Amino acid sequence: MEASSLLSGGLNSGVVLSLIAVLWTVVWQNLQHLQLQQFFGRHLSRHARRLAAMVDPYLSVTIAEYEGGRMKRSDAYEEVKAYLSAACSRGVRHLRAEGAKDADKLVLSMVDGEEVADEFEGATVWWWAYSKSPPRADAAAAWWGGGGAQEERRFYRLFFLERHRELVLDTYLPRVRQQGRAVMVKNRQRKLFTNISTHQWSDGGYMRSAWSHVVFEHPKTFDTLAMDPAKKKEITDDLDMFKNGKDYYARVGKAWKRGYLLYGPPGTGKSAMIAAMANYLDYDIYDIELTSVHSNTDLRKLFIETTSKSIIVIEDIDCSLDLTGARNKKKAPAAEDDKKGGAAAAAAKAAGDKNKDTSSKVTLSGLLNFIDGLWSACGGERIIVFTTNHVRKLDPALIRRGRMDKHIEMSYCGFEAFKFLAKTYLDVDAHALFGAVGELLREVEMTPADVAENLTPKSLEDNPDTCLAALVKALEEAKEKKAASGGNDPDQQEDDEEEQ
Ligand SMILES: Nc1ncnc2c1ncn2[C@@H]1O[C@H](COP(=O)(O)OP(=O)(O)OP(=O)(O)O)[C@@H](O)[C@H]1O
Ligand SMILES: [Mg+2]
Repeated sequence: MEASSLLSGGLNSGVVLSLIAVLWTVVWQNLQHLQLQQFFGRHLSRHARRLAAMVDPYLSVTIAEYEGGRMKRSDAYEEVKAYLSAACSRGVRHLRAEGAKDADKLVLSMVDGEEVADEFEGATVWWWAYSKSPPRADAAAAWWGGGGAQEERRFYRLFFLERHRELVLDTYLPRVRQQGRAVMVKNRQRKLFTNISTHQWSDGGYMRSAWSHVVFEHPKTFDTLAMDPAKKKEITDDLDMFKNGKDYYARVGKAWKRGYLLYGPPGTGKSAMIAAMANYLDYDIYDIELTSVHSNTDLRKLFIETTSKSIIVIEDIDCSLDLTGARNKKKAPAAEDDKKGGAAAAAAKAAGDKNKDTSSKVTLSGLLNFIDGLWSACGGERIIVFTTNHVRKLDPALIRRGRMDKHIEMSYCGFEAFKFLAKTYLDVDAHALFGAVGELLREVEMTPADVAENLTPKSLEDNPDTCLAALVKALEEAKEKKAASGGNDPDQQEDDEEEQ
């Protein structure tokens, strides 16, 4: 009697709910243990979690792929994605796979709608991946504007019980980020990025990323780059100082970035040097094609989307930008362009107005701002490299120290560089023809690219003797050509005239 009255009246609703909670925890843990939750599928588990929330409310934290008005991809999102890659392979049914550093492996992540549980110091938390489509108006605009498919916005949402609030927010989440970063370093494939034409970005808050990329696999290293050993050492020392200079830059109050200007005739190894730098530092490369950047604002967006530990490259800067005009003179049309936005650009493109498309976009002042304005400090640990064949054409403002801190001249092949190439291409340290080559290299200018080409065996019968003989022949021909043109290098003469 007493017992029944206890049951009927004494048990209040709180106790009943607690009992349900305990029962639920036992059932859930067993389901997990038996991996049956996979069988029941994600819907059941989500409903079950909602049921549990009635007795012990759960909280959630959402981590979006893009933060800051979609200007920059969120580091936290990438770190969570990397952290979850290990958990995914255990408990998730539908996975997305990407290539990893190790050619045989894959980096896994959940497809949208999947959920995975994680344990931390006795607490269970759940990660849910989901995405949202861009609003219909934007999608339609992109469709009519020919902008192609819009990217969805992706999110991870973490659910946890209220009683684990402190544990999750103060300890678990920082741990997730830390471990995620470690996984990212392990799986990291270096990438070569190129900017997507600004015509393909859409307006509004749902833009595509401004960059597309491929895996960077250039074999050039400083070990295979022919140049004066002292000069090479100077450059590698400079790069070392930069890479390890975080404290130094903070102490002197400078943004952690360094500008290099590589100049010299075509074929002297400027692009090869950039590849060697990236391989030496283990950095990504962002190769900016300035002619497809519509305005200074777009240039800034591109810059903000670059990640730390990267080399930002603008090749042939003198061809990409009209640097001969005064800074202010160029400012007005660009500002106008900014206002007109994508529609004007699309119209210009449709009209096939090539001049407009290539010259009147980014201004020198925009570029200077990009290199050392306030925005240049975001992200840190970046190297900016400009290359040019005509250093004298560049505006001094662009290449002053602080913007382009180190100027490196890539010159014609000297005897030291030749010996290096002979060793690399033919595996010879000394040869009877070395003397003749040395003499000729003093008289005629030949780029390392041409020397390397002559030293490359062209058939199975070719050997060091034939390759060196071919080089001597090519050098003699160049010497005769030079003599015929009155001692002047015809190409150089053309350049000088053009510059004048
Ligand atoms: N110093 C060098 N050592 C080894 N190889 C070189 C060197 N310079 C050039 N080469 C080789 O010559 C070819 C052309 O070089 P690269 O593309 O780097 O020249 P560049 O200076 O960038 O020319 P451009 O001004 O036309 O862009 C590459 O295959 C490169 O490997
Ligand atoms: Mg080049």
